[in-house]
Amino acid sequence: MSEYYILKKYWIALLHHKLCMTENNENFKVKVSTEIGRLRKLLIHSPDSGLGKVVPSKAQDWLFEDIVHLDTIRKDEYDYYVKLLMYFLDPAKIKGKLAEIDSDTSGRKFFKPDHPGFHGSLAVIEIQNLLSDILKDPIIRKKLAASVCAIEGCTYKLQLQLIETEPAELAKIFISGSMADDLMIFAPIPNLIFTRDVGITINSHILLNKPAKKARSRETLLMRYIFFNHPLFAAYTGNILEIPDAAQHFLRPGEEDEHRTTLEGGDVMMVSDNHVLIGCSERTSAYGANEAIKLLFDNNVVNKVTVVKIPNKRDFMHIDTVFTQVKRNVWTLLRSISGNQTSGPAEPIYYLIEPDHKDVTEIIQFSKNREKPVSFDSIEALLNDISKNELGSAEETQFIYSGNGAFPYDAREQWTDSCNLLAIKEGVVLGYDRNDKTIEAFKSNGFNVVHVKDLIQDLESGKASAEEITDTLILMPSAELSRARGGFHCMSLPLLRDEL
Ligand SMILES: NC(=O)NCCC[C@H](N)C(=O)O
Repeated sequence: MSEYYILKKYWIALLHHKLCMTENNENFKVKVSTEIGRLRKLLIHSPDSGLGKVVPSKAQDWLFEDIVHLDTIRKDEYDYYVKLLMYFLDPAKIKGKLAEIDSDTSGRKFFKPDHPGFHGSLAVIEIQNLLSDILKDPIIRKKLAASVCAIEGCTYKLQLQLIETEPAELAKIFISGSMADDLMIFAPIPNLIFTRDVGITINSHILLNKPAKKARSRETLLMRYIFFNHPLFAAYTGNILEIPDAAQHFLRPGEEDEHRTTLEGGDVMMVSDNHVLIGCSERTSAYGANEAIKLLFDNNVVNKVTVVKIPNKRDFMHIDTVFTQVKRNVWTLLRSISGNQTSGPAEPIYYLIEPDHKDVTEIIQFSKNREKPVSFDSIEALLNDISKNELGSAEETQFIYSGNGAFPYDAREQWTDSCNLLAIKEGVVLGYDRNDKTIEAFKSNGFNVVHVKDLIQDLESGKASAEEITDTLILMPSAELSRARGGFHCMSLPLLRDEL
């Protein structure tokens, strides 16, 4: 066959493939305008073999606090997250099948993205499969292999070998960093489980991140290709927002972090349909926030953006590590970053030394139609304003503090993500089972507390239902997951939530 015919055959097949996928996904909707409306669709990534390759000498560079035990993090921890999400978002996949899914003979196939028995939910969507889908297109495979090899410094021969690799296998390699025979060809990207950080849905737009840490740059590249090329997002390609580097950035001498334009998803919160919070933190620079605000205003995505500047520390890498929303009038947060200087008499030292500017929380609100920004004295004041004036709460705003607001439990439990909760519906949140004092604080604020293992049994038996459950903190096993330094807010990229 002549080259012309081979090429023609290939294009027809490709077009057909694209059309089939697009037709199936015509009704796929992307819309998030709240942090707490009933969750309907999200992107996740289950711990892949790359997590089992983190070595102690690299753990810090790869942004893990420790090495993790792969089997435990999967079977005893993350799988419960997937099961719980299924009961709430895609019950037909799990209800009545739990015993089979959990049986020893099933070999966890329900949870393995590359297994024919994988759940394949279009509500609880696994990133690895989206990646494998787009890699079926030979042009994308070629481009992405070249890009990955460029950022990872691979040889040209390896690049050619990757291009020839079967798509599902290649997706695994791009994520885990290792070939099928276990040979490591580049570093893993163990932080891909924290899908929140790679992109954020803001109304019907998707804001892509610009990571501060090199360890997270391959994640960004893969997500960029997925959002721009996967047929699921075909109707939204015009709504993808990318943060450019400011021209001055290239001209500045040195490599100071504060002049970089960086933004990670954990620093972005969609609190009401017209209002986004952006954190300035260890990961999101003031320049990153500046570019994001311009994009959001210029594209008429929202009219209001509040920048919450928190201390630049590893402990508080994103704003969602220090506060998240539970109900329209309930928030959980770390008291020490509140910024509130008026809650009690300040000690003399407060007047004797200048506070270190980097340790001060500042809150600055920008409105599209207002020339000058306004500021808030404390995080509580801002959150109260959102609860009352934007979400229409008639009740008093409640703040549930990490560690019940008591030193040293506040800091200890914030470190293990007491403030990083994921609302699966208003008032029903997922958090780690290890944060005892915070759990007590939830109880004393009128919340039920239930362990995920018990809840799953009740959801399966019909004793509990996703529709009826209210005001509940669901405790998730956390011994291994918390070593990766993120909670369930970080482990979720919501694509669709009901409006409040
Ligand atoms: N939104 C979040 O706070 N994500 C947690 C990211 C944890 C990850 N090990 C990191 O350091 O980037």
